Amino acid sequence: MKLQAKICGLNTPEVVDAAVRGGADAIGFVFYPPSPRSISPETAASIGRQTGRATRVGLFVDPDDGWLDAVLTGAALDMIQLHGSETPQRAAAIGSRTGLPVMKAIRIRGPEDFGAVDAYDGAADWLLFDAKPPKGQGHGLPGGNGVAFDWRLLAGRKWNRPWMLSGGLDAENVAEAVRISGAAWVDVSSGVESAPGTKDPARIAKFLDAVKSL
Ligand SMILES: O=C(O)c1ccccc1N[C@@H]1O[C@H](COP(=O)(O)O)[C@@H](O)[C@H]1O
Repeated sequence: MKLQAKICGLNTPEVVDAAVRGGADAIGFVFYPPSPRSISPETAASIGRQTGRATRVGLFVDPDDGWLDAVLTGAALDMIQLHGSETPQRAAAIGSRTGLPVMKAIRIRGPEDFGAVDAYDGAADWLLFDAKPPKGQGHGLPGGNGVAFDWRLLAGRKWNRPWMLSGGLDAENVAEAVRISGAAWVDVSSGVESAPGTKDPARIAKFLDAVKSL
């Protein structure tokens, strides 16, 4: 199967258009107010009408039911991404409540961080491997920090659920990241920005060209 790409943190009609034109397979909307990429359900409803065949993914960090309901009442989503400290039980409960597939992000720094994965490989529908930023790096967010981990840690590992690779990807390193990790899906945010929260249509196009050439 061809490599698939999710572009996360889209927040204006122009950058959604760039992602759709470039052939993005999934588009992420951030519903986490501390993030510079966070948008309201109203904005997501509006720009979510331009996404074509791309899967619309809503990114949440330890959401309560009230916030999930508020977002889903306002905006149409196809998948939920959980990027906080949600337990396997909470991830499964969110899947039942929303009726949507759930992707659980697991933050990796070393081999010991894979110990938690099996518990989610069933409670969630998808897994997402992101970097746990080394201390002193990153913006204090639980993701979207533009920090990579050692992709060799993923090589040869198998799970029941499909999975995505994220963390510090960009047009220059995505081929190497996929070659080493064996990822079939990649997810990017910072690597297609000119500043945190400001997506760059040219960088989106370049990233998607790199992905689609593999
Ligand atoms: O993008 C954000 O602002 C964000 C906030 C909170 C949790 C996760 C977030 N983004 C996700 O982080 C990874 C890695 O992003 P990057 O390419 O290293 O910037 C990615 O899965 C985003 O969906």
